[in-house]
Amino acid sequence: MKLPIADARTTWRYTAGLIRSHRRDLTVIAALHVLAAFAGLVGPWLLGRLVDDVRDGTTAGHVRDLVLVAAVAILARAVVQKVAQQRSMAFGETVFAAMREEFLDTVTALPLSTVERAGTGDLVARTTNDVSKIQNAVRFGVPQLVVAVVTIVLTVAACLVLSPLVSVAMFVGLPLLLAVTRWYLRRAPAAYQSESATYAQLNGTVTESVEGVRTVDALDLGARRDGRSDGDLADAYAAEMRTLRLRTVLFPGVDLTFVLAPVAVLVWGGFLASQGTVTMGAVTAVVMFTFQLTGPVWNLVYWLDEISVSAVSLARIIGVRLVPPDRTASGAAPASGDVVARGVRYAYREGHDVLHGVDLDLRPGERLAIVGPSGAGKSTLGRMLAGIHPPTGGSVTVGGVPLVDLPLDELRRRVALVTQEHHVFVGTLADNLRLADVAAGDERLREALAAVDALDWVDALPDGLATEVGSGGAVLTPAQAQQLALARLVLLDPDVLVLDEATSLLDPRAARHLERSLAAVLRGRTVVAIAHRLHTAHDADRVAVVEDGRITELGSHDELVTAGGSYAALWRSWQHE
Ligand SMILES: Nc1ncnc2c1ncn2[C@@H]1O[C@H](COP(=O)(O)OP(=O)(O)OP(=O)(O)O)[C@@H](O)[C@H]1O
Repeated sequence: MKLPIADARTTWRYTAGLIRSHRRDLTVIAALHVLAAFAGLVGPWLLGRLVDDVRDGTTAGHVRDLVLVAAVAILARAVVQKVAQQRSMAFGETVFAAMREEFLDTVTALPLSTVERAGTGDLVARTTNDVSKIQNAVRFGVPQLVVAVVTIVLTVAACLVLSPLVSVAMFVGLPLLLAVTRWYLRRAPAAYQSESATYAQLNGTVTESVEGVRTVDALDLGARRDGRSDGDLADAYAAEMRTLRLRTVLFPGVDLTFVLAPVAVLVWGGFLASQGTVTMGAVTAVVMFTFQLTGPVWNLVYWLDEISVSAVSLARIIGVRLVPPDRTASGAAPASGDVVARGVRYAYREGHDVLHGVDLDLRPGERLAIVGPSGAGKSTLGRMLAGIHPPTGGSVTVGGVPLVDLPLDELRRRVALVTQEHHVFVGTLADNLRLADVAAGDERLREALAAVDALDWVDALPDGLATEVGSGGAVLTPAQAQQLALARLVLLDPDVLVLDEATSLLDPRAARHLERSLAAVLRGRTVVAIAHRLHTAHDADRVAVVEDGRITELGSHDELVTAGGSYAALWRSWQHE
């Protein structure tokens, strides 16, 4: 499954909304740029007058006055332009910061199932490549576009006021300019979209190789992974070449119009002046104006190109917002802490149920062990009981309210899933702990660490709780990382814990130590343990046997052994091992 990409209408609606919500800022910026553009018109206009006045005979004093006025206009333009640019930049930063925050909120609220199915590569590409493309467009593109449009409109208007007859020649390159830009803009979005997609693919492959580096090493997959990256690189190269070819038509085409326009004005204006129809001053001014148009027209084309590239990125970013939520908080409050599963079904792929209608009532405070053969659906059931995914059929409720109807923070205070995967985030130890409770003071953090027997090693670190950990920081052992995760659970304080392979990968010495830490966390809570060692089942209050997506036996260890079913067989064979 791929993450969605917004269509042109949705992207435009989003952009229009953005413009509307910043209407006032944009108006002020546009007004300042209009002022600067007006000041920019003064120079060529005065030059035209100067030519006519000199030809007609004038005084040195008059020339000096005109030059003085031109100098003041240039100075005024520089000042206004600086203010306008400062405001534009500040505006760009504000809009971009808001967009980035909104995007981050969207990404962190994505349903886990969507992230798992879509893979991380695409999401990483959207948060990096696409966001930086947008950043450029919002920071510089939008203000530059405003400047370009305002300057072009005012300059053309000034030419027409000065001499419509001479000015017609400046449009000689317009059909070519329009044709080339149109040709380009029609092809650009699709080409840039496929370019972005190839980068997402490359990102995915590289991320996967890095994340799975141990497997790559163990199975000697290096050459194969390299081959795959090479293939992705070749695709990205081909996509880059396609967009480059588009630009090799656009840029020379636009350049040609820039040469054509002033030459045409000069020839046509010269002819008219020789006939005495217009003055030399008017021709000079229009030629100057035409030259002056080159910069803004280039900017317009350049930023239209950049903006069409970033429109693709924007569509990919807005696309993330289109992922439907897998849960909606209904506002209902659970009447009790009882977790009940009724007729629970789940399919990772449509039509392929791995759970076929599971019923289970968790008794408050009990220890329930789930056992069964590999692939029977134990982990899937654990994820349902922890509200990680909404079931595709049936329901899991707490106090009568479906788990997926609870806001996430409330859900996590009710049920939490503990796996062997414990990511240590970049930041301090305290930051890592406060993920569970942002408001917790240092004393609470220390209590939580003490509860899981981790305070000693934390205190032995040079900076204690303020020690930087995660990638680039102090390296924690797997057992320490797991204790950190357990301390987070103490802070989170959920009523129900679902343990899935929580200690299975650790070496036995660490596991024993961790089991003590774990015991401290489990005290007073309802615990569902997906059991890989049967002694966990032996010590539990009840055991549920899952086979082929169904609970086939449920009862205490002794009851199930007496009943002589699958569990009894498992227990016997385990004892003989
Ligand atoms: N992310 C997934 N996408 C598709 N199928 C999956 C996914 N996770 C699990 N399955 C499939 O669902 C079925 C149940 O898997 P599950 O992991 O729940 O079983 P399990 O009893 O916990 O197995 P084990 O003891 O080996 O962990 C298996 O057939 C498995 O291949």
